[in-house]
Amino acid sequence: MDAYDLFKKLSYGAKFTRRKLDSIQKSKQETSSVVNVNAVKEEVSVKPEPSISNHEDMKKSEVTELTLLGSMTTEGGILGNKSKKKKKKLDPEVKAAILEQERLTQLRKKHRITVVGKDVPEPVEAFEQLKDYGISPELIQRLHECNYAVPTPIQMQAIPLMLQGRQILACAPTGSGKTVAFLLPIIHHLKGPRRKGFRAVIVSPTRELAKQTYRECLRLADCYKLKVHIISKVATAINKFGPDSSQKFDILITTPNRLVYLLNQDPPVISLSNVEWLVVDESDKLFEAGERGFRDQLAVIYQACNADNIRRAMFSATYTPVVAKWARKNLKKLVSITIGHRNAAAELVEQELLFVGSEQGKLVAFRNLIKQGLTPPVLVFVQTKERAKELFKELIYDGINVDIIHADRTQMQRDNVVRSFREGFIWVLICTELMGRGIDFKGVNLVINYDFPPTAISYVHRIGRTGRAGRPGKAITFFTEDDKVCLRSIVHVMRDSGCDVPEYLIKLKKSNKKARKQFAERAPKRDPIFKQPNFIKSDQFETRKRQRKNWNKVEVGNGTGEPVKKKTKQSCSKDV
Ligand SMILES: Nc1ncnc2c1ncn2[C@@H]1O[C@H](COP(=O)(O)OP(=O)(O)OP(=O)(O)O)[C@@H](O)[C@H]1O
Repeated sequence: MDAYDLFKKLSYGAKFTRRKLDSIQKSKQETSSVVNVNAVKEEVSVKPEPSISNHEDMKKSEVTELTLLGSMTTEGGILGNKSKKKKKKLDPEVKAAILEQERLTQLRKKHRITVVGKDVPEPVEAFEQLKDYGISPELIQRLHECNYAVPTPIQMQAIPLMLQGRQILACAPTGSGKTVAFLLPIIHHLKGPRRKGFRAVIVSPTRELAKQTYRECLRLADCYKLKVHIISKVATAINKFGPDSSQKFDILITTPNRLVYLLNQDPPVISLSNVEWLVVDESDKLFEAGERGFRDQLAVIYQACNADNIRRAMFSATYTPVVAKWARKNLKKLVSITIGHRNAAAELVEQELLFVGSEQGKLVAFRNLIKQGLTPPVLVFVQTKERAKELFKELIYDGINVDIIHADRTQMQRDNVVRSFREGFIWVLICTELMGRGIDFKGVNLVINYDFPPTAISYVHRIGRTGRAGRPGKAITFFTEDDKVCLRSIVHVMRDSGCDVPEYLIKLKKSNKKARKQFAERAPKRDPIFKQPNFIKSDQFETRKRQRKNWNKVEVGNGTGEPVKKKTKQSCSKDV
């Protein structure tokens, strides 16, 4: 027995700090070198004992092995090499289960799918695999006719889960195909018309998004002859529905305000008691409380969907703890799905921050971009409808096809603007937060955040209007001193999505929580978009002012030719 062995025996059970371990290790090395020297001298081969740290490593690897094998236990615990030799051969069934689990883990890793929940089915890599869930060949054919060749990652995992009737909370990047992910299982589930009244409800935060989902639903549900309805005017809905006439519909797509208005009539003009699936699209937005959110309305809708077999699914590109907490508490056997990193910007969007100095600097920067050559279609975000109108009045002189969309415009005007933009008649569309979420304009090349987004979440959604369905896009965000409160969080989103951000921006100090909250809730007061600069002579300025005044008299955003109507009291739209 050498000095080291003696020390080990004497110190059995004692705990050592790192420094002590190092010194023991050192002394052990010294001792073993003595042993080795002696061994060489005696020409006896001595197998070196594992060092303390090696022993620790070994322990660790065995623990890891135990964890990976899950419920399996090894006889005798951690016993080193001897026990390894004795270890029983794995039962072929257990071995197959382990290999299968490993395969699924690799598959999810490949598609950046993270799931939390029990008994989660395998992601499907081809729509044809959905036949195993009873999806009809016609529906699969329909998907192919819509040019959906293979499922996107969120579709791979969410569709089989919903087909099994599981409640889900899904978070997947903007433009990654969430709409099909919830429409397809619902359409399959409802099979065909039943005349039982609404059996599925999809709630969206804006009319534009509801309309878009409605169109997509019509496209897919066509082969099952399901009756899909969207509430566009509450007044007509009151006459149209009545408890009897709403029987003929199967799927309802709506904004929360409209639906709540109908539910709150005495007696209610719509019944949701047969609803089997409730989908909340842009769930984090609908869960927001206060003036801009819909939490209260959502509560009314939940209460109205009172069937025993009701199932709920929540989808968004962004995740907030409020929604997750609610879902965990209220949804039985919930499965959470996340694709990629939570709250990350879409990968195919090239992002740029541009310091423009002042409000006037924004207009100069915008005109510079036009000079350099903008490739339409372009979406320009401003913080209020007043500023949208102001910017519009400036840009109509610049010889580009520009229009605006905001909550003050009539539904018809809004529809016409959206259609004209989709068809390429409008090159630059000025919009408010109203268009920030969910809207799928194919091929938007550039998003300009003329006014800084109120939160990082809003930033992710706004710039997600480009870089959709595998196409690349670009986003430029103007900023001034007034925006420094929220700058840091957006810089971090950019950095996390791999964009080059100057070091000084990354090192920005965190602004205080109250200031951030205030910035998020109330847009900062800004100078007017156009102010007479010193270098413009006052007579020129007066001419411009007169021109702008005339535009006020004509029609703001005359892309549609429709007069602007005052909002009726009955209208349920939100002012954005
Ligand atoms: N499997 C698919 N293959 C190809 N394109 C698809 C597929 N699924 C959906 N798309 C297309 O991808 C685009 C974006 O889909 P969708 O609007 O559902 O995105 P999203 O994830 O809901 O985005 P957002 O978070 O912005 O609302 C749409 O144009 C849609 O037609």
